[in-house]
Amino acid sequence: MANHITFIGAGNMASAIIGGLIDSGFSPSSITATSPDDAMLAPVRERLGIHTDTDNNAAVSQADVVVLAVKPQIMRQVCEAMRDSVQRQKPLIISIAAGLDADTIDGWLGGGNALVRCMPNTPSLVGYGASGLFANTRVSTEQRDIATELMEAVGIVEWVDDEALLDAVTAVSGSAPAYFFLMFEAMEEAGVKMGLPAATARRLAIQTALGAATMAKQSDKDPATLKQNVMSPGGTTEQAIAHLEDANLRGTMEAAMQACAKRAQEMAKELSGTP
Ligand SMILES: NC(=O)C1=CN([C@@H]2O[C@H](COP(=O)(O)OP(=O)(O)OC[C@H]3O[C@@H](n4cnc5c(N)ncnc54)[C@H](OP(=O)(O)O)[C@@H]3O)[C@@H](O)[C@H]2O)C=CC1
Ligand SMILES: O=C(O)[C@@H]1CCC=N1
Repeated sequence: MANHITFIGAGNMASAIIGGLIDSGFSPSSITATSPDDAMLAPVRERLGIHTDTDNNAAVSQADVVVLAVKPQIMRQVCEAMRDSVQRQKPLIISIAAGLDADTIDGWLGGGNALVRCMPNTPSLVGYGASGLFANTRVSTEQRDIATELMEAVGIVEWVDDEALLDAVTAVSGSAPAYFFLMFEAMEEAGVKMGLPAATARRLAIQTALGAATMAKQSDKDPATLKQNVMSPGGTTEQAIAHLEDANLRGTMEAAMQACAKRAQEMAKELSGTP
């Protein structure tokens, strides 16, 4: 495992991973998170007991793993400002930014870096993360194991050999918690229209999703069979499913996920300066 991990950026995704790491037994004293604004860091420091720093270069100089967790739009400026300390320290770099490819980030950091691209998701906070990982050719077997161990501490890990597939991972898991939260909103709103108190509808919808996900994960039956098992012939569920199929839920999901992946590709072009 890594001796010291520095997170550059302490926002939503970094906090989720850090929280999950600590819950899984990783020592807070081995983690540093940075932000230019100490007021942003104070709650993370107090809640999680980790080190914090407003100076990215100082934080890099103590780390054997550096997780880049700033918005893609400021990644270039952040990386270029850390270039010298990264070149001196040569840590394993793990970028969680959507879109930005490994070579681009490596170039901003001066080149020659062992770099893993990771697409995590926010359920990492509660140990149910799902991360896709890609390693550049400089990543050693030991560093690959470190990246796996780190992200497995907060959920499941799938490695991809083709970097372009990380855009599909973004569509399937990185952005996907939001799809389910939207579904919860919609089910709560519909439940309320049908007379249920909002809190009751929300609780039932969320527990049902948890139950369905747990069943799908544990069962040897595929999702289509599990769905069929709920659909009594001539009963209620087949009416609901017929509506969803008629409304082209599958096509809508595919279009949404294609739009997600396409945006990752656009961001890569816009931010790397590739025409
Ligand atoms: N949110 C998600 O579900 C997922 C996000 N990602 C990726 O994670 C990355 C972070 O996203 P997210 O956590 O949502 O974004 P946030 O805006 O929540 O976090 C980014 C953090 O970086 C801080 N920051 C800004 N400038 C610097 C700097 N110079 N040095 C250090 N920190 C700085 C920001 O501080 P301040 O607010 O003070 O500007 C902010 O706290 C993105 O690249 C995104 O693509 C990947 C998968 C899922
Ligand atoms: O919406 C975004 O761009 C980030 C990346 C994946 C999830 N959130």
